[in-house]
Amino acid sequence: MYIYKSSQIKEADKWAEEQGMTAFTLMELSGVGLFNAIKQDLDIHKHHFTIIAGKGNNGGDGIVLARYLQIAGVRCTLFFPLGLPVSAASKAHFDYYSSLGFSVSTNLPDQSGSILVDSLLGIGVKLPLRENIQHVMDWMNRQVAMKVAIDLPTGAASDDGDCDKHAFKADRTYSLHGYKPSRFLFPAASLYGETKVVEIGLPHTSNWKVRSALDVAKSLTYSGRNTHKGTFGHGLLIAGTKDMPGSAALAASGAVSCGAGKLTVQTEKEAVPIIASHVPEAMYQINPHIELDHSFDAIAAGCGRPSNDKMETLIEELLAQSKPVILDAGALYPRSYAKKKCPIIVTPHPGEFSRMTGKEIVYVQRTRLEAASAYAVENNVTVVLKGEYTVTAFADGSGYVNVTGNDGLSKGGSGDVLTGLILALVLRNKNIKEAVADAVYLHGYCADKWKEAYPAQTMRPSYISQIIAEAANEILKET
Ligand SMILES: NC(=O)C1=CN([C@@H]2O[C@H](COP(=O)(O)OP(=O)(O)OC[C@H]3O[C@@H](n4cnc5c(N)ncnc54)[C@H](O)[C@@H]3O)[C@@H](O)[C@H]2O)[C@H](O)CC1
Ligand SMILES: [K+]
Repeated sequence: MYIYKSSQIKEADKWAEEQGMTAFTLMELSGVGLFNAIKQDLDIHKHHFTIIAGKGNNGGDGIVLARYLQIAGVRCTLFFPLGLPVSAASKAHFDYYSSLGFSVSTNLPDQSGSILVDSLLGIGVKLPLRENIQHVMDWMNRQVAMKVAIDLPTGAASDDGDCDKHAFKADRTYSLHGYKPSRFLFPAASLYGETKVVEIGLPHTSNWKVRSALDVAKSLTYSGRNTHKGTFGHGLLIAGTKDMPGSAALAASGAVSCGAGKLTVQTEKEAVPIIASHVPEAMYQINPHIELDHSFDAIAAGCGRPSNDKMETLIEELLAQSKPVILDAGALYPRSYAKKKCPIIVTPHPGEFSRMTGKEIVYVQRTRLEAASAYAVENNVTVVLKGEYTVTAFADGSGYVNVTGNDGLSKGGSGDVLTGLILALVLRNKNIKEAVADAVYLHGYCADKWKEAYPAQTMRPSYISQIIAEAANEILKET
């Protein structure tokens, strides 16, 4: 499923219009798409729909939906509390609706029918909401009804996580043509409820997508014949100290459980027996340097490591060699990647990303897609910005939003395991973009498997590696 900013939707509409697909027709397709999606999800004849429409095109979608409901014999009333439509396409649909003898009102009813549809504002919203809309939203939020938003909940921004405090709190949202970025950005994301995308017949042009099980299955099925441990790559993990051996153990377990052919852990001497007791598959290296002619196929660095001069020296050596490098935790610091010779993947949480970019955490969180993408393009790296709806942004401007995972992952050590998973999949898959996005998906999916059976807070990062096998099976079954 694709993700579109408001400017991209406007461009798509403009392009369609130039090809002869009028705004009136697109509105018709939106309305009929909404009707079919709602009919599939709900027993519409058991309900009474109250549709609250605005003066723009989002309101127009509500008018078309109302017409299809009326024609199907479903109880439906249409209200324009802000006044009658002003946009040309909406006006034309309003006239057609009225010509069929269906009535409308400009006053709000005493109470809503069992389904309340928010068709007030869509991607044309400018925050904050005007006072007259705030009153309407307060009335809508007070109603006892199933609350359905068209395109996006009124009062949520489209492209960032901003929202008005009177915004509509939807139980479900039907987004047209694609998700809007705010679906994945807080606080706006919490207004959407369950969200479905309604296709309206426009071709897809966005290079931002939600990663799906279908995409990930490809990575999981690759095996081959006549293979040996070298086939699936030799990874180097630079992680852990004598005080923090656990991070290295978690990352190393993640890597070997996810298919790394061979793994060497570069760590402090005292940490070796502790890590080895958890990961007997790994080999160890104490010398804290990387030779230019090393034999590793990919390198991950930083888990359980402080960011200090020793780390910076190592990173300089890493940037001079040519194999893919994954930088996490102690390896994440503001630096230029301009002179690098290798593919780089950085995996910051919002605090680390704020440290790397000098941007406030609040800003980073509200603009995660944009902020990660800008950094990825500027520095020619892949960014995995962790958190709910992890964002993976690539140097070519494309990216993925991840929808697996839950609060069970909000624990020290989860990120270390993710680094191990990314290392393993980068070793196995020549396509680094796929490898990184799949590791993020799988990591979250394991947590979701745990939460299906047990309370999320009982999840431990170390369990992820144990769940991978079952999670991989489930993903393959889903596709
Ligand atoms: N390709 C598609 O996905 C299509 C989607 N459609 C729908 O069209 C809307 C966008 O329509 P637009 O007319 O551009 O904007 P809105 O309906 O969101 O509203 C604009 C309207 O609202 C006023 N306004 C904005 N902010 C505020 C505010 N804070 N307070 C008060 N009033 C405000 C603004 O001045 C305008 O008058 C999209 O979301 C879909 O639902 C098309 O139907 C088909 C193609
Ligand atoms: K809306």
